[in-house]
Amino acid sequence: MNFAVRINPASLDRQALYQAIADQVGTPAFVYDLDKISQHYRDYANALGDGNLLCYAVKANSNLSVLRHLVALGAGFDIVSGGELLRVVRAGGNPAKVVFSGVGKSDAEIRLALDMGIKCFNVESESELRRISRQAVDLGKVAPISIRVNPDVDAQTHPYIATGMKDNKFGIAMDQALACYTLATELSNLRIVGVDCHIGSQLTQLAPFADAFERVLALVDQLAEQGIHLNHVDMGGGLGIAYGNENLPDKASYLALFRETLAARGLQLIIEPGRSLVGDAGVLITEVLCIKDTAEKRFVVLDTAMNDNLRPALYGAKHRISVLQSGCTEPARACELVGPVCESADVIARDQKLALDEGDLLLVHDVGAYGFAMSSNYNARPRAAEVVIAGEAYTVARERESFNDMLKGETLYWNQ
Ligand SMILES: Cc1ncc(COP(=O)(O)O)c(C=O)c1O
Ligand SMILES: N[C@@H](CCCC[NH3+])C(=O)O
Repeated sequence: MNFAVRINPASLDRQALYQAIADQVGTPAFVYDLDKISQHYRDYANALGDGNLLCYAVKANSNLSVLRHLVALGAGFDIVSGGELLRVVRAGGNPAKVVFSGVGKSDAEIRLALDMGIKCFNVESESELRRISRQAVDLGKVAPISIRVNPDVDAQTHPYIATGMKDNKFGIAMDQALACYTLATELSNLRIVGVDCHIGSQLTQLAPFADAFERVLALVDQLAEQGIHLNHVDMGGGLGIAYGNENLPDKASYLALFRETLAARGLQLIIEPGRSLVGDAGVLITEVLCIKDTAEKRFVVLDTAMNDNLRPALYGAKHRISVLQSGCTEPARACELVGPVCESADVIARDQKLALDEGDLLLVHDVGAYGFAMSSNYNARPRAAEVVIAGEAYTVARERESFNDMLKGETLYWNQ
C-alpha cells in the first residue's frame, strides 16, 4: 500500500483505521473522531469557567452518537427546530440546557419546547414573541425568552453565512430591541432571561465579535436603566476553523472578549459553537470511480458528490484532500475531483495534483460540520454511512441508507 500523501506521520494509526472502515463499511463514509471533539470541548470548557454554558449548535452535526458524546462531556445545546430538540433528548440531553434559535418556530415546536422545559427561546421578531406568549398562555406555562438582536456588524465571512448585518433576516434591529423587551414585559406568560446575538459563521478574526459584544453590552445597560435585568448574554457561535492556511484565534482569546466583563456584571455567558467543535473532527472517505482525460483537463470521478457535502457547490468552499490508498505508480497529474451528480457545480476539489487510479481511496477533510447535516438524496443517491472513532476503535453510528430507506413514505399512485 502506498500512502501518497501523509496528513501527519503521527496519525498513521488513524490511516489504518480509515482503511479498515473503507474495507468494512464501504464508501462514501463520514468518520468523526470523538477524541478530537472532546479536546475542543475541553478547551472551551476550561476557558469558559464555572457558571457559564456551552450550547453546541446541533445544526452543524446532529448525529446521535456525536450528540451523546457531547451530553457526556456536559454540553448544553442550541437548536433550530423541534426535530433537533427531539434528537438532543434522544441522545440523553437535558432540555433545561437547551436554547431555541431560529426565525420561524411553529406552534407545535413552541409547545414541544414549553412542555420539555427548555432554558430559553431566542426570539427573532415581535410576531414570534406574541406567538410564544399565546402558546404559553394556552399551556399554562411561562416561557423564558431572550431577544436575538442584530448588531449590524460585518462578520467578514462568506455572504451566505453572515447573519448579523441589517439586511439579513436574523435578529431584531438594535434600535427596535428596547421596544421588543418592553412588549415582552407586557405580554402574558413570558419571563425575560437574556439577550442573544449570532453574527455569522466561519469567522476568522475577533474584531467582529468584539464589535457585536460592545453593542450588546450597551443594550444590557440600557435595559437595566429601564428596570429590565437579565440573567445571561448569549454571544452565539461562529468561531471558524482552518480549512487551509487561515490563522485562527484560539478559544481562550475568543472567550476572553466576554468573560470577565460579564462576570463583573453577574451575567452568565452562553456560547453556541458548532463548527469549531466538530468541523475538523470529520473526514469523508471516498473511492475513485473513473478517470476521464479531456483536451482541457483530467477529471477524477469519485463516489462522493455534492449530495454528501454541499459546501463546495454552495459556497465555493475548499476542503483539503489527501490520498488514503493508491496503487498508482505514475507521476502525480493536475486534476479536478468531481462527483457523479448531474450538475457542473458537483466539484469536490479543483486544482489538485495527484497520482490516482480507479479504486484508490481519498479523504476529504474538515467535513465534521455542515457535511452530512446538509446532505440530500439528490439524484436518488443514498446518504453516506456515518462512523465514529474513539481511540483506535470505530463504530457505525448511522448505516448507509438503503434504497428502501429512500422510498419510505412514498406511494405508487397510478391514474389510468
Ligand atoms: C443561531 C446560531 N447559533 C450558532 C450557530 C453555529 O455557528 P458555528 O457553526 O459557526 O459555530 C449558528 C450557525 O451559524 C447559528 O445560526
Ligand atoms: N452551512 C454553513 C454554515 C451555516 C451556519 C448556519 N447558521 C457552512 O457550511 O459553512
